[in-house]
Amino acid sequence: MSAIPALSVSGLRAGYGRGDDIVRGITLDQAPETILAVIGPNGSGKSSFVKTLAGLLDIRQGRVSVTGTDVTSETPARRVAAGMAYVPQEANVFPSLTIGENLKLATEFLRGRAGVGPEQREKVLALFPELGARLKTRAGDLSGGQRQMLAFASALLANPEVLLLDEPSAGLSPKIVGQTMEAIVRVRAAGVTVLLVEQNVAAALEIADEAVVLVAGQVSLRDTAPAVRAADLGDMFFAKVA
Ligand SMILES: Nc1ncnc2c1ncn2[C@@H]1O[C@H](COP(=O)(O)OP(=O)(O)OP(=O)(O)O)[C@@H](O)[C@H]1O
Repeated sequence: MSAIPALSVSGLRAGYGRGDDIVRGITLDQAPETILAVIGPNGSGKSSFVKTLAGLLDIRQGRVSVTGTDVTSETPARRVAAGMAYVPQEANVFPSLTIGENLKLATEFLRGRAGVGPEQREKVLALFPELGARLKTRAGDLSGGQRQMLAFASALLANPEVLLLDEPSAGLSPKIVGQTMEAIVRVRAAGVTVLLVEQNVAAALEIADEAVVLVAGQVSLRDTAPAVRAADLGDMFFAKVA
């Protein structure tokens, strides 16, 4: 691994309200410009983990850093300013606004973040040419796959080091899942580090460099994507955890 991980998480614990911890002591480093897939059974805490990284769930214990900057106590907005962008699973675009308006709004609150502006907009539109051709189309009129591209593009306008994606394939047809995964590969090629939470294990492992398997809020396996593909995930996904 190069000197500074793009994302560094240590001893992370988080939960909802007064409930038990859902994220139960996650530690991991992610090298720059890689795709790390986060997979695991339903309810294992994948979405909660990524929400905690984005600052939407209070950290009870542990630390999170982005390219060496500690963001543990930062608000979600300041995490974006520090280089971490997040695409939630749902409600990730404004359906009544056009593509152009969505992209404009995405940068509205980003003044001060280096590398945000017309040049970044050009770079992002070059990654998603189908968006640039349809700037006046309402986001609500886009297909599921196109909407996902718009959500990625909006997040990338912040010029992030790390892009957090929560189940981008949810609800998409197999063909569109493939196109979405290809788009994620283009994002990595553009120099962005991607943490990809996915239910679609096969699709995620196809494009990931490494993967972690979360079970009951803990890392039960961390390895290269091919090694995780070869592992007996059934045992891990369905084992009873105390
Ligand atoms: N808003 C919430 N309030 C309280 N508990 C929640 C909330 N959201 C999730 N949980 C609980 O946290 C646990 C983990 O859920 P989470 O959605 O993070 O898992 P997941 O691995 O992403 O699951 P899935 O693959 O089904 O989306 C579950 O027990 C769930 O009931």
